[in-house]
Amino acid sequence: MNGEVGARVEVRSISKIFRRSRQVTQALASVDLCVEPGEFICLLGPSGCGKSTLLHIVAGFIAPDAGEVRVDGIAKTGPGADRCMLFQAPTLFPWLTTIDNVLFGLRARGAITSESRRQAGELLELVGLGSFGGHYPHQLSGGMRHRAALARALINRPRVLLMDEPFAALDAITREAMQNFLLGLWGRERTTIIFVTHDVEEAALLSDRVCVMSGRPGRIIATEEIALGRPRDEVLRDTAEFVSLRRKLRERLADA
Ligand SMILES: Nc1ncnc2c1ncn2[C@@H]1O[C@H](COP(=O)(O)OP(=O)(O)OP(=O)(O)O)[C@@H](O)[C@H]1O
Repeated sequence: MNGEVGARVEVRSISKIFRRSRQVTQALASVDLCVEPGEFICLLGPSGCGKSTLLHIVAGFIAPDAGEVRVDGIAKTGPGADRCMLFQAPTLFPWLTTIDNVLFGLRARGAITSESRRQAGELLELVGLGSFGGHYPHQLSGGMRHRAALARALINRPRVLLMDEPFAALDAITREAMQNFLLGLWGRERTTIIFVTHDVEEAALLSDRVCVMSGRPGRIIATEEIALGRPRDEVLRDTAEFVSLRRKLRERLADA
């Protein structure tokens, strides 16, 4: 779709402290991370270790207290269409049809062209919702809503996708279908993906590299290259290699 591979993302010495009245929470302490163009990495860590905070900082939604984020070498201090974030709950506007949800960002930025509707239709085809453009979100299943949210993100032609436990609320079958769908899409587009998950198996199944974060304040304490071939299907999950990798990641997480 966009002809470009994903961007390089560098996180340099990022620290973040939240202050609410007298309560001070150090969420992140000097986090360093470099994600190569087109790489798929997972951030794995205990609850509350700052994974979402880190993703929000990369997205430019919140500012760090120290450190910086660079995308293709350019320092970023706010949100931009080069980075797109997807959340656990797909945030579609209930009063807009699926295609108008997809077009929302372009419309809001005044970037609609005569081509936009066709482009949105193509994206809906890509995510398997070609005949659902006129449906409203409540007329879609959970997985379909996720795919619609993905199409809405992709219309901005992001070079980096930031995914915050996007499939955690889905049932096992829909979740697996969405994981396969995402891998297929990533295989074609080679967008850089930073994916937050609690789930060791999901991390091993999806990513090129898993970065394990410590408990709060979060920092990256281990990096595991996932040297498994692709596609990673049902058969792979039962191999000794996969089982041992899963065990290793569990141990790393337990140490966190
Ligand atoms: N806006 C905020 N104001 C105050 N504290 C915050 C804010 N956002 C996050 N925190 C705190 O920062 C810490 C890290 O939160 P964060 O949501 O990044 O963790 P997480 O690893 O994504 O957690 P989980 O896996 O449970 O979703 C937590 O202690 C949280 O309470």
